[in-house]
Amino acid sequence: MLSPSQEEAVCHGSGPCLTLAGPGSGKTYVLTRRIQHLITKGGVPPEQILVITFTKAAALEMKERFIGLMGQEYPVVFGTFHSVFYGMLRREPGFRTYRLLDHKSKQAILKETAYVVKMSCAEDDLLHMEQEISYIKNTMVALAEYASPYFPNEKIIKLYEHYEARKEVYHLLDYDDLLVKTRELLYKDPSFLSKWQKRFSYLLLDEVQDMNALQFEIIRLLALPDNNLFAVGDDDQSIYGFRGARPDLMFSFENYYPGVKILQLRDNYRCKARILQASLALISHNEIRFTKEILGQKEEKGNLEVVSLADKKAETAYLVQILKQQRTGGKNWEDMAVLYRNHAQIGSVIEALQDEKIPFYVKDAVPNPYKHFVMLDLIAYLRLGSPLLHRPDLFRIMNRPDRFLQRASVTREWTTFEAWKHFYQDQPGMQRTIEKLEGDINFLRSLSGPAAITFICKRLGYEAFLKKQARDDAEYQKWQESIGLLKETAKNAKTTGQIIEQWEIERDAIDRINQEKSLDKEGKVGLYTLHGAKGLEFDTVFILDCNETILPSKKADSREKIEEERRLFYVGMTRAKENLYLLAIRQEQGKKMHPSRFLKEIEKVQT
Ligand SMILES: Nc1ncnc2c1ncn2[C@@H]1O[C@H](COP(=O)(O)OP(=O)(O)OP(=O)(O)O)[C@@H](O)[C@H]1O
Repeated sequence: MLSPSQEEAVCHGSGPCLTLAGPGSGKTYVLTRRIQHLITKGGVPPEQILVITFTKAAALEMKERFIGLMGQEYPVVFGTFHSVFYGMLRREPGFRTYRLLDHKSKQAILKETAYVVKMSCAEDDLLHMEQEISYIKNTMVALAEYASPYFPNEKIIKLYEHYEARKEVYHLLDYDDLLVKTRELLYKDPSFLSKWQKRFSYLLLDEVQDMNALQFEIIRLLALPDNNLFAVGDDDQSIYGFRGARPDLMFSFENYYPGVKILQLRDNYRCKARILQASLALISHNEIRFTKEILGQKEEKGNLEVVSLADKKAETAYLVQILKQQRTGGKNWEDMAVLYRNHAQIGSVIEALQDEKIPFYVKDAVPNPYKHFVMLDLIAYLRLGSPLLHRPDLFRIMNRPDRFLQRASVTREWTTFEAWKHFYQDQPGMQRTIEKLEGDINFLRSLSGPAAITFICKRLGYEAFLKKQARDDAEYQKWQESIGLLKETAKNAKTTGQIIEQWEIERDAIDRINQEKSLDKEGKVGLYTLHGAKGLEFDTVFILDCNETILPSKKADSREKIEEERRLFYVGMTRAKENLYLLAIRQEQGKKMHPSRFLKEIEKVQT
């Protein structure tokens, strides 16, 4: 049954309304019932109702809950900003010839552009370029005022301009362009504006705390002239600051809409008492927030455990033990979830779950560490042990470290050292370079396991090459982890061929997990990043590695960023209904690990 404040939100008439509410207070619940109310009591034609969520999964979930409530489908539009605006643009003749870039093609264009403006295209650089271009678009910051955290400003601006021009030539749009172009068109074309204003007479917006400036501007235009805008959000759950989310926009609603109705939902229906108290104790340490009263509706205490474990191995063993205990105690696998800060943390968990035959579901694709460029370079060296040399392997390693060899010198797909030397018949210096490599590769062939990898790194100068390429020590250390992982994988290999076999097994295992990721999550333990767990709830939740440098992340180097990390932790904690396990480790790869400051902040509630 709706609480009185939920009832007020659901039955709000026309005009703008902002509902502020804590976790588990029924925001999603209210949204679906408001749609029902608009159709059945307000007489609003369903096709005129637009519901915007932040992820495809949330849109689907909301639609399913709504159909469940109504017992049949209605033509209400549920979608993300991107999908809704893409639908609007596609109907415009000027945009029919444009194609939407998928991630791979976008990276290819970025690489081409980076080459033109003479910027490095290492994997991490490309990632930062993508993030920065997206940030510029979504925040609408003027290029001249943009300060890049990773690149010289003039470089990133040049890259941005070339990238945009190149896309225009090929008639391509990236995801952010869907918003940029929609905004442009709404301003430029009055008939486009009025067509969509009439089409969507009621706008409902979920998770408004994660909206950025560009999204808000488009929504304000679309909502005119009646401003039937109903938004729900929680500033404490704002976790997309790095993408330009502006939780403060929620609180400027009154400036844009004087007299807007502002409602609060105070009751938490999800978490048992100790879990809720600890979550509230945690979030009270944030200074940039609106204080709000949150009242638990569940009287049972629930179970909150903070567990310190020796290392990752002990953490994984503990996790498996509790999962099994809970299952024996009557929980279904899908009632439990394992949350983590980043994918690198779950390799050992995945292995253990596979070994123990515990079914699991991974929401996001796991980056495959066995396809990291360092790993691929090392494997390419190892493959040269065969009599015939394969061109892609040679291309990978010929100038890592720099040997001043030209790509054109490898004239065939499969070649030999002899044929390669022949290309340089008039250049004895280059012939000697190839001879030296040949000698080294022959010696490499006689080595086994980790020794072969050490040989490539030390004797062939690959490590020195990495050191020169790395932007800083942290990046070099990260690349070193890849070398460490391959050595670990190779530890029982007797020949270079066996190292390659072992590497293929590990690489394919992660690829398989990624292929399965879209499958049904019924009957499976959920593995989610903390970002990916937003909006979900489970009986039992584990948060892995509650340690300094992970949670909060080592990248959080300002008070604002620490506050965002704390909000992320808060989102994670408040996913739990009955049992919450916060696991911390004491050491990793011989390095001492300190418990997260967030654990200290909830200490009083635990005891
Ligand atoms: N009035 C109510 N009475 C009983 N249960 C309720 C009520 N309102 C919501 N709930 C239940 O509380 C839980 C949380 O609701 P919901 O998922 O809608 O919260 P939310 O505010 O969207 O949460 P979050 O922001 O943390 O994702 C759900 O299981 C929902 O069914």
